[in-house]
Amino acid sequence: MRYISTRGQAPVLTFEEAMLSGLARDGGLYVPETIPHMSAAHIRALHGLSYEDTAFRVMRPFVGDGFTDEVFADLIAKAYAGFGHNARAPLVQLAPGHFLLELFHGPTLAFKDFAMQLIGQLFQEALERRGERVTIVGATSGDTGSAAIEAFKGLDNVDVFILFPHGRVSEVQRRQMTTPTEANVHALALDGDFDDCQARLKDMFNDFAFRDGVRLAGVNSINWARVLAQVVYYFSSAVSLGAPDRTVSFTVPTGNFGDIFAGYIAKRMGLPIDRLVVATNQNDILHRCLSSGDYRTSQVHPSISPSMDIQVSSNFERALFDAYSRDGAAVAQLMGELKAGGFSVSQGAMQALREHFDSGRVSEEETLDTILLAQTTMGELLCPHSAVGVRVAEKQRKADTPMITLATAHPAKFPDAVEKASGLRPPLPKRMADLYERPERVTRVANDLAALESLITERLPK
Ligand SMILES: Cc1ncc(COP(=O)(O)O)c(C=O)c1O
Ligand SMILES: N[C@@H](CCOP(=O)(O)O)C(=O)O
Repeated sequence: MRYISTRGQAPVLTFEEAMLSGLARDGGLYVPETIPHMSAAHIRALHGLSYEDTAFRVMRPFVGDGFTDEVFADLIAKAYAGFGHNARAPLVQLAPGHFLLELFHGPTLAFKDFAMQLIGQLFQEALERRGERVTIVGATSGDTGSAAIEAFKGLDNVDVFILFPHGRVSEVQRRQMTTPTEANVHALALDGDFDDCQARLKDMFNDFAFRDGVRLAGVNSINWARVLAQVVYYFSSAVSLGAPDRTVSFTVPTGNFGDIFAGYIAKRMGLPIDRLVVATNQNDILHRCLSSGDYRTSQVHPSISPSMDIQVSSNFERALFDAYSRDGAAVAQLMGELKAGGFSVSQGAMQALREHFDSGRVSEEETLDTILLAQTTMGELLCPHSAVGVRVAEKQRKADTPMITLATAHPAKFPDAVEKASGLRPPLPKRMADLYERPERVTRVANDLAALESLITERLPK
């Protein structure tokens, strides 16, 4: 399996090379050259398998020879051993025809653990075999950072620097990033929003002297391995509702478009998915684009679902690449226009996107109402991001197709918003009960590329 860049000008890589590289050297994102197909019989054969066995079968064709079957299966087993639910991604019924896929039973209580725990294992194995060391820099609106720190803390061959927007993550999210004591972990609070954090990260990848000097690696959904690991739960949940003999739809609380893009890959592989519904908060660039064809950035407005406070949605580039018939030059031109504020998607490309994606936007008030309603009438305490998903799903689902909404984080990560909505303050799990007492270690940083690069270089072991 070979990986190509969405901008068409970067070297073609293997899975392992693409995983260790992060952003392609032409500024694009790596995608598989072809999408492996799973026949109906193969999908049917997933019935009754463990999450780990399903993960192996779904991901194996993408991974190539870098990892043997035995090693890959062992790394998957290690990745999910620490999850707090035997099913890993349990499905609960909210209402007739509406199901919630709980993706928050991993160590940091958000869906990011599904991919991050696995790529922590894959990085470790690949780096030890190669005798290499990397510097991971991540940008986070709250959940990717804590998941990355949890997966990479204390490893000998990795240093982890996480950029998060100062004052714009929940207290639990911040403490998850600032309280680990391992020397290879560096939490950096940037004066700006998540888009600034992600832009500086991409700038670092595009500064080849810095990139090669520190051996930069990325674990945001820039990294194809992140997207791949998230494809698995689309299969496990759809199969448990009867796929391939029953078609399902998904609603996905969306910010950087990584999670829903994983659903699109599952569909391209042959999973019978009818609609993939993008659910956004008031930072609604994706909903505006899917409604009007105009992808135009605007100011980020802080919300009670802060992990989705994003206006430059990185993985949308991967969807555009397919919508523009894999024309890298066309995508490079659109991304150039984005630097100047935005672009219009062509009619043909809009038609291609609308074949798969619908969208909806949820206000702050509607998010709070939905948390209360789901708690009182459905018996489920939702985090604000999951509430955005449930609200959109309730509006858009059809009677004849089951809808699965992704519950992307545990309500205890956002206790203030959940309490405001429902009067209930969800407690943290016992293993995290002393989170508020642990000392914090964080460096405040300016939104300045040169200063960030110097800080990272100075902090690396000599
Ligand atoms: C809790 C939560 N929900 C939803 C999202 C949006 O996911 P994506 O960025 O993959 O669209 C994020 C951030 O990624 C998140 O942390
Ligand atoms: N919501 C994310 C933003 C980064 O997304 P990623 O999937 O590209 O890592 C977060 O919680 O950090």
